Amino acid sequence: MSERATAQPTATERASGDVLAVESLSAWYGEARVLTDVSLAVQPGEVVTLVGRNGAGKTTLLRSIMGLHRHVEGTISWGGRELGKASPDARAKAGIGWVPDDRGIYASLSVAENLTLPPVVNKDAWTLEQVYEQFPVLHERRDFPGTKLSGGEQQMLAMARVLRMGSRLLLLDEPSEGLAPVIVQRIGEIIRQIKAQGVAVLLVEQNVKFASTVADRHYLLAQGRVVESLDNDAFQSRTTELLEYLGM
Ligand SMILES: Nc1ncnc2c1ncn2[C@@H]1O[C@H](COP(=O)(O)OP(=O)(O)OP(=O)(O)O)[C@@H](O)[C@H]1O
Repeated sequence: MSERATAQPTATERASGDVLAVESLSAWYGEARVLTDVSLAVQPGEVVTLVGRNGAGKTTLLRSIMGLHRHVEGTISWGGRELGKASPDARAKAGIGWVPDDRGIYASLSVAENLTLPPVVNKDAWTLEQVYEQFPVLHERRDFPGTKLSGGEQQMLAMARVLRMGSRLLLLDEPSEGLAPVIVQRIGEIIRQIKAQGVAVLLVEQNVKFASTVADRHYLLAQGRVVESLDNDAFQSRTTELLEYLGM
């Protein structure tokens, strides 16, 4: 898709919906294989988590979907198009939003600049007014530099930025990490709201209690492989057993 990555989707591609499909994905760092034959799908309006202990390959999987990790085999398609060698920028323009675990805020830019710098890629994108309405704290701090924000504010800014771009798939890497319970609760509300708007969310989360309050389905990852895929009800009824199995 590389040369068409920024073009508007065709009617056929629209009909296939904003579905993420990963098929038989393997990934390496040098000679070391860290993902093996991973297949998964995320539908529009679905929140799906990747659960696994440290080093299981969750971040590498998100980075591969975003095109940030290139040493891969297998296919990743989005909205009916295979992403192939499309650059991270082309993937962002195609509607994939990356919220890294370090939040990726431009420290020297203000909150407002962080929000408005990336291009709007979708006509359904949140307007700046909508962002400020949903995240009043970002409005209050709109002239503050990124460095002056708390962890929770940075997380909200990172999420708000991709919503303002109009991303239709959010790749969230540990959004609750290091945040106070009240902020985690707010992040959960935002995820549910995003879901209600038909956006797909692929969520890496160590906080499984939080994950099970927002997710529809889960993929369990161990040593780079999907070892089980289950819906949230099944996950909740077997959480202790599953976490023990994963060594978490
Ligand atoms: N830049 C790198 N170079 C070499 N190996 C790496 C690199 N980044 C990650 N790895 C290895 O790849 C494997 C998967 O790492 P990854 O970060 O994807 O796991 P994870 O499940 O996200 O864990 P964590 O929650 O600790 O980030 C681990 O064995 C890790 O040591």
